[in-house]
Amino acid sequence: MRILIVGAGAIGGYFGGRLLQIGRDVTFLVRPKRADELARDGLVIKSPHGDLTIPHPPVVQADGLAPDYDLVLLSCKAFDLDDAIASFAAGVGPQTVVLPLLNGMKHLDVLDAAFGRARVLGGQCVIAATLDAQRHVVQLAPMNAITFGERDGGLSDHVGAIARTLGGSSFEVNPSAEIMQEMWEKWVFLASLAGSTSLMRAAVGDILAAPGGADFMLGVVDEISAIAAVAGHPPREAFLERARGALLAKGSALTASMFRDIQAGARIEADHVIGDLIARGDAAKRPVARLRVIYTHLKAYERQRG
Ligand SMILES: NC(=O)C1=CN([C@@H]2O[C@H](COP(=O)(O)OP(=O)(O)OC[C@H]3O[C@@H](n4cnc5c(N)ncnc54)[C@H](OP(=O)(O)O)[C@@H]3O)[C@@H](O)[C@H]2O)C=CC1
Ligand SMILES: CC(C)(CO)C(=O)C(=O)O
Repeated sequence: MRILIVGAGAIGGYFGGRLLQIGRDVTFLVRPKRADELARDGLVIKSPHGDLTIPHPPVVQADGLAPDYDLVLLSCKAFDLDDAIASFAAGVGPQTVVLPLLNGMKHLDVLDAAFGRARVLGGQCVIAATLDAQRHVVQLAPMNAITFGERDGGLSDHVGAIARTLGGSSFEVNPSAEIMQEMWEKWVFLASLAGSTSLMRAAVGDILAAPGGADFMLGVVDEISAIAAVAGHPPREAFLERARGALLAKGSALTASMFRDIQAGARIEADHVIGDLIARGDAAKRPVARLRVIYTHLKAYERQRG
C-alpha cells in the first residue's frame, strides 16, 4: 500500500517515521522549507518508545506528485487545509482514500467537497508531539494511537487492509466500527482540554488548584457534550468518566497541542476547534457561555500575534 503523508510536522513526522521504520511504503508531501530541513538533518524523532533518525526520508513536493497513492494520511493544521488539498489533489487517483488526523470535524465537509464523501474516512490520533527548535519531532508522552473507520459505520475490508498496513509499529492502530462517535468524543475532550489550558495558560493540575478551576473545565465538557448529543453522538458514560478523570487528576501536567502552540507563539486552530462548536451550539440553541469566553481569548491571541 502506497502511503502519502501530507505534512512532516509533529504528528505526520511521528507516524510516518514509525511506518518507515517498519518498512512501509511512505512518502512525505512537504513544502520547500521542510524539504530542505529533511534533506539536511533527516527525519529525527525523540520518543519514549525509542529515538529514531531516518537520514533520507522519501519526500515529494506538490509539483512532483502522481496519482498513485492508495492512502493519504492528512496531518496538516486546519488553517492550512485548503492549501494542503490543492497540494495533494494531484496524488489522488481512482483508488485513493484520504484519512485525516486533524482535531475537530469541519475538515470532513471540506474534504468531501473536494474528493467525494466515499473517499474520506473518519480518523483521529491521540499523541502529544511537537517540533522543537531544531525541527525534530519530539513525542512528549508515551500515548500514541490512530483510530479510523468508515463514517457510515461497520468494519469494511478496506479498513481492515489499512489497519494491517499501519499496524506492527510502536503506535496503536484501532479500526473503529463507530468512528463518528469516537471523533465526537475526542472533540469533547480535546476542546475542553485545549480550551481550558489555553485560556488559563496552565496545565490541568494548576487549573484544578485554582478556585473554580474544576467547575470551569467540567462545565466546558457539559457544554460540548450537549452539542455532540444534538449531532446524534452523545458521549458515552465510560468516555465521560475517563475524560472527567483526566481533567480532575490532581497535579496533572496534562495540556493540549493548542496550548503548546500558544506557548511557542504559533498559529492555532481557534475557529476549527472552538469556533465551530459555538456555531453548532448557537444553531441548536444550546448554552455555550464558557466556549465563548475561550473563543474570545483565542481570537485576541490570534490578533495579538498578527
Ligand atoms: N501535535 C499534537 O500533539 C497533536 C496534534 N493533533 C492535530 O493534528 C493536526 C496537525 O498538528 P501538528 O502535527 O501538531 O501540526 P504541525 O504544525 O506540527 O504540522 C503540520 C504540518 O503540515 C504541513 N503542511 C501544511 N500545509 C502543507 C502543504 N500544503 N503541503 C505540505 N505540507 C503542509 C506543515 O508544513 P510546513 O512545515 O511547511 O508549515 C507542517 O509541517 C492538527 O489538527 C492538530 O490539532 C492531534 C493530536 C495531537
Ligand atoms: C487529545 C490530545 C491532548 C492528545 O491527542 C490532543 O489531541 C492534542 O493535544 O491536540
